[in-house]
Amino acid sequence: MTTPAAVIMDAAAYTQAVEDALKASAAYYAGGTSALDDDAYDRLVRGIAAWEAEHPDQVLPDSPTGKVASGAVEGDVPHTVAMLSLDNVFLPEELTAWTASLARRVGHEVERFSVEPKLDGLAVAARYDSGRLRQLITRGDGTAGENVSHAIGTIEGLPDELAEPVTVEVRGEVLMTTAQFEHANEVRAAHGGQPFANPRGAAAGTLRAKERAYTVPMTFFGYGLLLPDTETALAARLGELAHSELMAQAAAYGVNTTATTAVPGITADTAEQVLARVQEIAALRAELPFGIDGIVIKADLAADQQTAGSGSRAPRWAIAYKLPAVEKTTRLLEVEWNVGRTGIIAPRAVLEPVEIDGATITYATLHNPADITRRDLRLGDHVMVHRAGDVIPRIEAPVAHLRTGDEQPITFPEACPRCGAGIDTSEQRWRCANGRNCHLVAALSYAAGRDQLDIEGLGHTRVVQLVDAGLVADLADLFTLTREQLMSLERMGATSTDNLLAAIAGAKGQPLSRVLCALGVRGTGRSMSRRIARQFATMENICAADAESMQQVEGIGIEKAPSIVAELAELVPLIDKLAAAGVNMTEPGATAPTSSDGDTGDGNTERAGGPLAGMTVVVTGAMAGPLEKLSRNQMNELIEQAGGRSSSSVSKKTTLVVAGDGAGSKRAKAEDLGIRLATPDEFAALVADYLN
Ligand SMILES: NC(=O)c1ccc[n+]([C@@H]2O[C@H](COP(=O)([O-])OP(=O)(O)OC[C@H]3O[C@@H](n4cnc5c(N)ncnc54)[C@H](O)[C@@H]3O)[C@@H](O)[C@H]2O)c1
Ligand SMILES: [Zn+2]
Repeated sequence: MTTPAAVIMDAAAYTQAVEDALKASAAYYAGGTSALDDDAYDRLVRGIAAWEAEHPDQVLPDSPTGKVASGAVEGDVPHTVAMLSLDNVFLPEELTAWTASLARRVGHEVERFSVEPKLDGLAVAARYDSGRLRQLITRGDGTAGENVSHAIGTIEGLPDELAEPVTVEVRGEVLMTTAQFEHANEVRAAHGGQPFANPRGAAAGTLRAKERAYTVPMTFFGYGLLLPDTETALAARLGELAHSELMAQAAAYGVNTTATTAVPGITADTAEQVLARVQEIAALRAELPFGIDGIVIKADLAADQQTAGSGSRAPRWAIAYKLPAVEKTTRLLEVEWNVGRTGIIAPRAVLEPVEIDGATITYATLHNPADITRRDLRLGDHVMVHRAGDVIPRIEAPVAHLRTGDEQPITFPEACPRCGAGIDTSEQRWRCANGRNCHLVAALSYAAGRDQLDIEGLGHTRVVQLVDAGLVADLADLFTLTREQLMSLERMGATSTDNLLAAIAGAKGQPLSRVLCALGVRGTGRSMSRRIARQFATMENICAADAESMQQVEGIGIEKAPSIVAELAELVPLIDKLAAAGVNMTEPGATAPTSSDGDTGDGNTERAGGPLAGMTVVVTGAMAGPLEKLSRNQMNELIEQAGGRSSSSVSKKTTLVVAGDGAGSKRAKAEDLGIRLATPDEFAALVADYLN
């Protein structure tokens, strides 16, 4: 996939784009603190190139196009041979076009290519003198680089001494592996520094930093070997060697190369073989312990390289096959805390949606609270998000240099977000004190709640006691609890035991809508449970309903219906157990759909009749008289049992508003619209048959 270009409309926009690119590039090469991610930068440069192609006479001298590394710090150590960049291709066709043009250039088909991963770090030249590492130089602008010899000794894979006392220059990439990057940010945070946004920036910043109070390791991979002094016999011999042979020689000297990785450099004889290897490396990318941003294809033989030659920016005998960006900058909006099966409480980042390699990313893993602290993440932070292959996206680090000061600390939960119990924070991964029972405790507490089975005396603490004692393993077990069992619990006297038993026995008579609600099926809250119960009248009918008949219920669409049906199917054993324990499974006042011939009808509610048939009723203000003790939920149940529809807002569709003391705007609106009003007492009289 080719990165689309930024669109530049006029000369002023062009000048601005060049300025922006240079600024980003300078920050990028200096210490990995660019305001743009690579994808955004590449888009900008492509836009600049497109505009320049249309206006060749107006190209600015400091334009980043055609240069090795515009904006990079100019060093003062000249390179023996220029350290160039690489040209890019993005598609298989572009690669075959390149091999064809290379064949024209060298006068015959190239018969041997080397294919290597394109390591995502920064290029350095390491000069060895009689086998000892003397000098380390950055790429700089390609002709001269910076002396970064202070970093000698901190780079794994770049030995202080070679296996042979040769005088050579090894070229390659310095990078941080994922583990080194995480370690570096930890050390940095411990020293009060801001985290690096990604491994590449961390390597760039670390390599150039001179007097740091701490050192953090990096890794080197060699991909070039040359001789500063071309007069020696060694020079003559190395000069004849193919790239692949030079790499074997570098490894023999003791330098780290890609040969030690899961994606070693190989040679290929044809463009097809090259492409096959490109696919292989791309497929392995997500699992590599270091970042790659493409695959480098080189003419392997020295003679072919010499004939092809080099341009001022890149060699003509090599090309980079770029892979899609796996990193983008976005914002951290929120952190959610989810409780897993075993009670592990895991944070998850909610992101401003960002597209990475064709997928829209809205969540990323955060592992554990210590991980958040260690990375110094804050709400509102710009964050570097990484996503490769099917691996769950992760936040690499905050982009600390983009902070505005408005970022907020991330608050950690003080109680289990699912069941409300305490949290065991003794390990890195936090865990609900109820552990594996968390879901059961949460499910039972919910089922016993006021709007479900309304079992008084069965609060959270008691539920935990019952679960811990192993007396209940599911909802149905509540209904077979014995007096002895309850008495055996701590702080359970005779009175509270009897009260609880009575409350449980009373709950058996709750209407179907509440029993259904107590099951906690996703998408079936209080009012939806009532609608389902009225539609089907019995639990048997509900469980027999397929997705299509489930959709007859108002508010259940094609998406929700199948998941409700599937969840209910899983609950059948529990439902049977509840029924066997004597729990009511019918909805008072509702009649089942007539037959099973497919005609589910639409008038179920009307058929049920009742004084409120066909009416939409809104309740507002304080209830009084016989209705005084009823919660809003109970009022709504009453309305529906009496054949009406309950609603919470007044509109033209409303037929009756029950307005008690303190009724405000809803009453006023009803009066405006000329809707019939009733006092709580008048309404109680209307539905007297349904009050118990
Ligand atoms: N975010 C920003 O603000 C910003 C600014 C400037 C540049 N950039 C990024 O930098 C890249 C362009 O920079 P570039 O010219 O430094 O280099 P490049 O990454 O496109 O290609 C050349 C480099 O590849 C490296 N390389 C890795 N493996 C290699 C191998 N096996 N053989 C040979 N070389 C290998 C070498 O360091 C070489 O210098 C773009 O991807 C761009 O997005 C980003
Ligand atoms: Zn819990």
